[in-house]
Amino acid sequence: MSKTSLRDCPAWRALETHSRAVSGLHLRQLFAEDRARGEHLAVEAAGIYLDYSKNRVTRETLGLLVRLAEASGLHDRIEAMFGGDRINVTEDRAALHVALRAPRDAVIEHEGRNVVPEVHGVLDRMADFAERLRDGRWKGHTGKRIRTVVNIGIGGSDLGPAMAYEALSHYSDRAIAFRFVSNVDGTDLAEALRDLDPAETLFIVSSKTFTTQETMTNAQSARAWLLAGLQGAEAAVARHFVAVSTNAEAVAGFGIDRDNRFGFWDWVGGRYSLDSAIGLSTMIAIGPENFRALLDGFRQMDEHFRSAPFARNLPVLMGLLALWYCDFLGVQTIAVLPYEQYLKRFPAYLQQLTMESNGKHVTLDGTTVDYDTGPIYWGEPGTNGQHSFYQLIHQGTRLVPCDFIAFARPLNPLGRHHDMLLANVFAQAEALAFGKTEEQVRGEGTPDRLVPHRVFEGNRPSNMLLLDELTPEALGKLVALYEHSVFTQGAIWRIDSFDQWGVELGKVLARRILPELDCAGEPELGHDSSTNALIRRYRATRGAA
Ligand SMILES: O=P(O)(O)OC[C@H]1O[C@H](O)[C@H](O)[C@@H](O)[C@@H]1O
Repeated sequence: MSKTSLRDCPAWRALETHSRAVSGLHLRQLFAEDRARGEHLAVEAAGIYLDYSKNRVTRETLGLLVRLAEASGLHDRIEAMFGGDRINVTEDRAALHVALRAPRDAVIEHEGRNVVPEVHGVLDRMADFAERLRDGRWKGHTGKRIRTVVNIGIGGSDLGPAMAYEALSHYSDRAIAFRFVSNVDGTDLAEALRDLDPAETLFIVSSKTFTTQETMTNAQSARAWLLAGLQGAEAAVARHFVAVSTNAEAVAGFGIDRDNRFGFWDWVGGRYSLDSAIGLSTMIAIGPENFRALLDGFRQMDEHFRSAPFARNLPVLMGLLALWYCDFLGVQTIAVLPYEQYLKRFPAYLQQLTMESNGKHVTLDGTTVDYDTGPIYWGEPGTNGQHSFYQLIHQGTRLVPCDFIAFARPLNPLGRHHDMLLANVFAQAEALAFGKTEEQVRGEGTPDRLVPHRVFEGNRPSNMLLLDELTPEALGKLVALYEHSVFTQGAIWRIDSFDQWGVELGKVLARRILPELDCAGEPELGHDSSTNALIRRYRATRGAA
């Protein structure tokens, strides 16, 4: 990797100059100059139609961005990822999640060994377990069928399963209910268990490391709840607890049968693990066949990402556009707005994927960056957001590029609901891009004093992702699309998109503070006066209750 700053790279400099030249351009003008812009700046691949014409770009911008990707060695970085190289340099690990969705006969080597047979070995065990649970062959300790599955996990061991369960609940036969517990706040577990019968409940303890404080605490409390409900029968644990983890020893230490552990590998990052055994709850909900369709969707996007020329490559284009706004147009945030109720947890899932991956301030060799990385991703499903925060996107002082996600066919056809939904998403993108001029507002007979308030300056960018229908396969494609968009951005920024050192310090300090909450003496001198005062106040208030 080159030692010179990315900002000194000719392609970056060219983009800087170019960004000044295009800063005065309006989407109205760009569309007027190219009557078919909406068709020219659109690409369809792997069943996803991406209309990126409503972005503040010209053909020159796109050419320069592609040049930047090429100059940044993106091709080689992609090959390094697919080749199992240790691209997660700070943890000295590969990031080989693409192997999780490889077909049975594929060969993907890690440290000289083909990992695909192992991946399918675990998938087959998951499928067998899921089927037994779904058809009632798997019984609880007292001989009853399992009616509720509770996934206990946090971060990547929660957000993926929780999002995928919601996203694909149309494909679940609903014979088994699902709950997801992540927060160490006791309310999360208490509310999840409130109306459950321990004899009919199965816990999946999902944790890559099996050391995460929140998950281990919730798992221990769940175990105590189960034993209390089943008259302390220790043997019940084997029928009511399974684990998904890379840490076989810790799983055994918890008392979970080794046959009930579904493993994965250190080359799967937490936020890239939804398609590993971490997806066990998803597989139980939708069945193994649908889960395999989900994996196939991922695989189709992987192949597209690896083989398509950058200028027609969905994840590369989306990554480059995000980078363009972030580094050249001063954008801080990107909104993800799915017009599909089943995707209501998708923005939350993407927050970890995007921000834990690219929220970094040093390059792979430890140099502090002198450009912006990782924009903030956030969002809510449409149309709800329209009646809430869209005001700021339309008329505020900040530029917020939007990713709209919509499906042509509804899963729950109901009167004209779907036409209305789609009319709204198309209208939002149109309104953001073209706005409403002062002249138009006046032409409507608006009183003078209200004219400025009713003007929409427009020129607010968006992508439109249009898919046929929300199927397991489509979800796999969408997730992989964002995974590779994040990868594209990280590769150009030269950062490690696969580590997450930023979460460590808080964990360490919490471990130090926890015992201090219980002692009577002064809090440790090592804290600052604010932390000490908070500890004292907490002790006093808690004690007074
Ligand atoms: O799966 P686990 O080992 O329990 O980790 C759960 C989560 O916690 C960590 O602190 C990381 O921030 C996440 O990337 C990870 O997904």
